Amino acid sequence: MPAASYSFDVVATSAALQDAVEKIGRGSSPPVDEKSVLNASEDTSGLALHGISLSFGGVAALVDVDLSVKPGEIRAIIGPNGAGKSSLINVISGVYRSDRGHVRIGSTSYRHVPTERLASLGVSRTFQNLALFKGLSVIDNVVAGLAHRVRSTFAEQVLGLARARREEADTRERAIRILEFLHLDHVGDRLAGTLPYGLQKRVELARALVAQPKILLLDEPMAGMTATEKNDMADFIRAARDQYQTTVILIEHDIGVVMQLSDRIAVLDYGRKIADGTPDEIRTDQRVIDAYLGVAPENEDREGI
Ligand SMILES: Nc1ncnc2c1ncn2[C@@H]1O[C@H](COP(=O)(O)OP(=O)(O)OP(=O)(O)O)[C@@H](O)[C@H]1O
Repeated sequence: MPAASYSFDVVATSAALQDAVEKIGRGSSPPVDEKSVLNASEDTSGLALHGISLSFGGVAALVDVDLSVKPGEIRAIIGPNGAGKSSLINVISGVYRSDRGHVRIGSTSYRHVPTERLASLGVSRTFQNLALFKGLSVIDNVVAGLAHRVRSTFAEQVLGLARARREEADTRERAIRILEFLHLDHVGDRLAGTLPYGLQKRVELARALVAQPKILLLDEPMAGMTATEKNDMADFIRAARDQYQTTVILIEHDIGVVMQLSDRIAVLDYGRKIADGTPDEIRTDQRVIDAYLGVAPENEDREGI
């Protein structure tokens, strides 16, 4: 198991990986807009959303959503298609700028979370559709998850100078340990794009986890998986939380898995949070049952989950 005291540095080892590093970005701390320090009385751990609203033209994707996430908690966000789940993750990760409200990460509150600084804020994420570099090896994909830690210059890397060599060795070792942790070590040298889908999803988890984030955002980590793969993934997510004390926020459509995996569940419907509680509370909540059964207002048809 990886030790908890890594320092994270990376050196690009191939032209393709260099390209990957450029795509992911190096977090050079651009200007942060509307950053504010919280009142001393406010909780400064975990993550919280306050009054988040977001619309696209006339479509209200999120309406006045509050959410608190405790450190080390596995927090699921569920709801029917179009309920606003991905929008919420995208607001937390700075992909979308909310119209109103703010996001608190640790002790700092943002009107718009600075995407470029996500890694340094200790936030990693995976995407609904696989976002791997399919032409890179599995291990290079995982190494790319540490791109923001690069210290050596490109010249140092090309010339193979001592600092660059140390960084490369250090980074590879961390990636190998994460691969072992997620039982992916046997495919480390394979091209990511050649792996079965379920394993590719796990590689994405490895890339997000290698930086040992404080907050891990998982957008449908089990989509398209078989029942066995889902159970495996649930076990790995739980193990990652236990091993690294990571706070996990996930969107998942498989309610059975969500009920078993989550500490608390928030339910969205038409952009509004309609319920929030433990799996047992959510299971018996009439508004949730109605939303899942497709009891839509104004005779609107909608696909259930
Ligand atoms: N970039 C966008 N441009 C326009 N409308 C958008 C955009 N992103 C989301 N929406 C709209 O916002 C609403 C919420 O979408 P969102 O993808 O957040 O829901 P979801 O709960 O994640 O759905 P699903 O389970 O189908 O992925 C939908 O009506 C959707 O069409």
